[in-house]
Amino acid sequence: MSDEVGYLSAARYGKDLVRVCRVTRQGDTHHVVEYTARVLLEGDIETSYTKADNSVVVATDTVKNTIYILSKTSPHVHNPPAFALHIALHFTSTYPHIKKCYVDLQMHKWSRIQVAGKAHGWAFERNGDEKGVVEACADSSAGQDKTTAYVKVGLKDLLVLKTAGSSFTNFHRDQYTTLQEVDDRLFSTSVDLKYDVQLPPNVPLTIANIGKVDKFVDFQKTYEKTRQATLEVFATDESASVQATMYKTAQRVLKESPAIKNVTYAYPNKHYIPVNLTPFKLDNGLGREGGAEVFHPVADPSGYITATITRKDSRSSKL
Ligand SMILES: O=c1[nH]c(=O)c2[nH]c(=O)[nH]c2[nH]1
Repeated sequence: MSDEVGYLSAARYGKDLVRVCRVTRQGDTHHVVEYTARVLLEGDIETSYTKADNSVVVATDTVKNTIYILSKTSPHVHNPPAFALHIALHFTSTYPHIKKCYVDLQMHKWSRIQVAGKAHGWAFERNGDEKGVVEACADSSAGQDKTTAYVKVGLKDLLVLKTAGSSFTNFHRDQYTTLQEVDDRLFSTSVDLKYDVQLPPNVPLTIANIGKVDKFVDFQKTYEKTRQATLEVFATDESASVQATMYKTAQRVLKESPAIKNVTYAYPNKHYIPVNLTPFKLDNGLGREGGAEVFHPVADPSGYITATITRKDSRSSKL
């Protein structure tokens, strides 16, 4: 009789924080992409936990090597969602007992340095903390030929600030409320967004078909349009609240990109508090049209506003 009192109800393993930078050279024009990757595997791996049976373990070191190898050999390495899908499908198609592969990529931005107004061919700068993010999963549990997948794409740590066009009034008031209404405030957040991509329904999910998947979705264009729409609505909306601006942003994103099924935003409300300068006989414009000029940026606490906005009817899209 076993004296075990617990059973293995979930198990997933792999390599995290694999950093890789890939350079592609076309004459004097070089392309660079830098990833931090996490790749986790699921499947018939139970005995590695319960019976110390390592024969079912694709070593995490092998997982790491594979990320380097695919960074060299994959035609999709410069297209993060397609590359993530390639990694995921590699593991589910190479190892019959590996049924699911979860890939998380963070992309660190390298932009070309402008020299005398011209983009340099092989010199780059890191501009800001912004990172692209991709989450992909391939699932061959129902059989290799019935492999399914999902791909989520987004960005995080994109800091934005506007100095007009933001108010916050008419909120609920009770005995716990001290916040004053403001019809003019600073609005700053760190954009965190992720959207679920609609993959083509009739294309079998194989490594050979990743090009077709990309043609259907257009990962790069969808990403650029979503990033631009997010920035434009942030800049131009007469914001009644973070919530209302977020919702408007998502409506535009879903309108512009039929391949997006839903989009999730998380906006920390990075508060900027006007400083009271009246003790120093200085007018900080408190309550005046046009607003204050000196603020105290508050690191914490911050508001934290999230929402997922889902397409009502996928039939209304091109899909
Ligand atoms: O846009 C905002 N939404 C809130 O929910 C909130 N709460 C708060 O104190 N300030 C703000 N601002």
